Amino acid sequence: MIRFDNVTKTYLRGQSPALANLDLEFARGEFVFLVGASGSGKSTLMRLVLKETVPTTGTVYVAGKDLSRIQSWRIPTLRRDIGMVFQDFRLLPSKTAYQNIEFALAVIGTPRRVVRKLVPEMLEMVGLEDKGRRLPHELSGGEQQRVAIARAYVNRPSILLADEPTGNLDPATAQGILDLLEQINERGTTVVMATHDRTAVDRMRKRVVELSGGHVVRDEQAGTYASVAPGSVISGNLEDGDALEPGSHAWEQAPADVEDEALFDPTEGDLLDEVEQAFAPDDDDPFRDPVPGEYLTEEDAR
Ligand SMILES: Nc1ncnc2c1ncn2[C@@H]1O[C@H](COP(=O)(O)OP(=O)(O)OP(=O)(O)O)[C@@H](O)[C@H]1O
Repeated sequence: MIRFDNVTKTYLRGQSPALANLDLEFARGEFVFLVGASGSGKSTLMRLVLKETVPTTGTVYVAGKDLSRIQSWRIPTLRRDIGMVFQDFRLLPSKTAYQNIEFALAVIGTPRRVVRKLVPEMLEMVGLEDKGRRLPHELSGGEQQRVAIARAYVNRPSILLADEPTGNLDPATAQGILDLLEQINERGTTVVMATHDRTAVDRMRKRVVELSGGHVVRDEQAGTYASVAPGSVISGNLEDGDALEPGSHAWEQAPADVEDEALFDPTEGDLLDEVEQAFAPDDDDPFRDPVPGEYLTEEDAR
């Protein structure tokens, strides 16, 4: 699903690499924790998957595609199949919970009838069916993260990248978020989560990949947070020089396949047909050309 083939990423000349000679593979359907001290390269790894930054040397493959061979105008199409969740939620502040989720569907021209069906289903999945009308500031941190997860998942991405999604939450709330990510993973989405949350990693017993200085120093199935050096937990932000473009995140670009079972009630055959039609033509190819008019403006989406 995701493969790094001898990948080195050096942001600035003379600086030591953020990732060095990385050989790593995440299989379809895996749940992987990325751990490691601040600055060890976790966010860089995720940004490479989204093609928000490019390797200095080496090759990144997503769904069998060499990302270096994808032309820039096709990148939004790549990102449609990758959901992204952040520590700071990144909801649209002037839109309600419902509208934040709706937006991810509307930007790819999903029919209104389908949107009206899917958004309430998503709100229900994340346990916020009665809070769809709330603005982000009227929700708790945990609730905002649930909306962000619903938005990242509503288009059924093959991959969900979560960068410290529980970093701003108390342990009980964090647990709820992890349960949700596990549920999404059980429905077939590959989940890669960068975290400093020792409790979560130790409890969930998933694959653990530990980075140190841009190298993989540990890769364990059913691993623990264990060997991360005490005192290394500092939440970091991206530095200048390679800033993210506004509108470059997967959820802003909007998503993906809906052909497999998961969230959809198998009895809802007509709805599934309609969803599939909405994403036609040739939706099998995640890097297909955008269809004219495929991307609606935010105004259209209302
Ligand atoms: N845009 C950038 N320009 C220059 N250097 C950068 C940039 N982004 C990251 N780095 C450097 O690359 C290294 C890896 O950073 P990265 O953000 O991937 O680490 P991280 O493991 O995600 O850290 P944290 O846990 O604090 O989020 C660090 O030394 C960092 O300073």
